[in-house]
Amino acid sequence: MATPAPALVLLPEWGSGHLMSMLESCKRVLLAGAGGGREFSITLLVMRPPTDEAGSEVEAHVRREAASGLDIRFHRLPAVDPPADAAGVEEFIARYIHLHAPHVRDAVAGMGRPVAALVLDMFAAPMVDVARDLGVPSYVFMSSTGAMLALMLHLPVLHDRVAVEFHEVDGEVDVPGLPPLPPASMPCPVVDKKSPNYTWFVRLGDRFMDATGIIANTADELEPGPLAAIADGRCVPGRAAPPVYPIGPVLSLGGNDKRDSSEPPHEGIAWLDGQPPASVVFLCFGSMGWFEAAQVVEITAALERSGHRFLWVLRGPPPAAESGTGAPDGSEHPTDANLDELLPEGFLERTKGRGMVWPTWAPQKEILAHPAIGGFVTHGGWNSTLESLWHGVPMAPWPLYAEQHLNAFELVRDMGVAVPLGVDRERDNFVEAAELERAVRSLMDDASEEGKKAREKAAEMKAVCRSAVAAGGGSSHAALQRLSEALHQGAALPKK
Ligand SMILES: COc1cc(-c2[o+]c3cc(O)cc([O-])c3cc2O[C@@H]2O[C@H](CO)[C@H](O)[C@H](O)[C@H]2O)cc(OC)c1O
Ligand SMILES: O=c1ccn([C@@H]2O[C@H](COP(=O)(O)OP(=O)(O)O)[C@@H](O)[C@H]2O)c(=O)[nH]1
Repeated sequence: MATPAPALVLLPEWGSGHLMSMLESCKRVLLAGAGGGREFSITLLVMRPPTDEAGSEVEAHVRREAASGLDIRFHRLPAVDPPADAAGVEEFIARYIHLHAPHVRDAVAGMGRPVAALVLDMFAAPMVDVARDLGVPSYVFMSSTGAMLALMLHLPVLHDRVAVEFHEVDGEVDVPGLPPLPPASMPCPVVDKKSPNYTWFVRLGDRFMDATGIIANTADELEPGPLAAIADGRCVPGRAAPPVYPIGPVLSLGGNDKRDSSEPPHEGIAWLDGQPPASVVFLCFGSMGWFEAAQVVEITAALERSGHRFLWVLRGPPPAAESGTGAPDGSEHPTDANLDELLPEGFLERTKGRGMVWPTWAPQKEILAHPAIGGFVTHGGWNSTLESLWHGVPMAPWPLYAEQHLNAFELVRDMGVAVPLGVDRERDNFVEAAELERAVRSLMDDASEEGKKAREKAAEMKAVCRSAVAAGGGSSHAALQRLSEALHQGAALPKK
């Protein structure tokens, strides 16, 4: 009897950005291996998400993927009780995932076939121990930037070197491979060293070092500085980091934005069809972004005064925002906006014809692909960023949560694909109307030198993204081949 194809056993965090980006990346491994005589199968370990809303989203992904025709199996892990005393979101996610360790162990041990990799979400990195005990390779999947990866690997070093809070540092923070980093650009989980979130991030970064490899949704040419710093051993002096396989950009599907060609276009797309090329600024803030009424007023003033055409995805507060009882994993999603309540009187009439406000989930990937889009005001989530770069759209990043302040810094200062937007981090990332108006003009005005540079760089990155994944010479394609070979070589039957 033929030996079954070695399994990639996936343990994603339940958030769509994490789960779909890991799954799409591993599907590429599956397809690349099949072309090179290296067959793999995928088994996705499904944790019961801590909220019903996340549970429904995961189930929708499972249903769709089960019907994809690829060799993807789903293994539901027994439910565990969420930690009741977690003080922060990242702590909650990491601890909740870690409580599944015995079940992950049992699932991998019982695979009944060689295991090529236990592929771990960044929050699941401590489970490299489970893989080691079973004698199978472990790979961390980094759904964020190479810069965030360099920072996380370097964090245990920074922890020993910098005794004070980062905002108390005199000057900038040195992260290998990045320009000197202003403390205000540090990611949310590390801004308060007394918080268990920080302690967890130091621990996660440390455990990344014990993985067999790291799969990253980025490309060598997109982030040469951080990726070279990791490969050269500059993040953890004296210790070689695991090999990093930058196989991106992998744009994950996942939202309900895949339209059948027989369906009529989305209203936003139909509206864009009537606009001149590169004339519309698109504003959209990820799966969790929303604004208080006072901020909405500033945005309306900026858009009115800028004179530019716009397509704005405006969401309302999540249901728990009023009561202050958010989801423990931080994944509370915004509601559909009540435009009559949120927008100042007369705004829609005054901007009629040149602007559209969309109050619910929008088909972002399709919008960014539209020739009428000339710029993107984005929260700077990494998936949104990759989608923007894939279509060569320059950005103005407005970071709101997670690692987005670091992403904004990298997009403006390192990659040069974005114009800066002054965000007041002390005031819940508030942006004044005048500042947003300035940034929108800079992004969209033909005469703006700053915007011209960002537009040129974004166009360059569009070409870079596409050639990176191209067969026959693309750097990400080559990384995928190296990864496939390493997985094939390393596959082992789990020890019992
Ligand atoms: C990447 O670094 C961080 C990511 C997160 C984080 O956590 C999270 C938890 C959930 O339960 C659901 C989510 O959707 C979710 C999303 C999320 O961050 C987003 O991840 C994307 C990658 O898939 C992308 O990097 C976006 O920029 C993120 O916004 C949280 C965190 O600390 C708070 C991180 O440092
Ligand atoms: O109205 C929306 C808002 C978001 N997205 C998609 O949701 C994902 C957001 O991921 P990202 O990493 O940018 O940010 P997160 O939401 O995880 O913070 C991207 O694929 C977007 O295209 C979308 O399609 N429509």
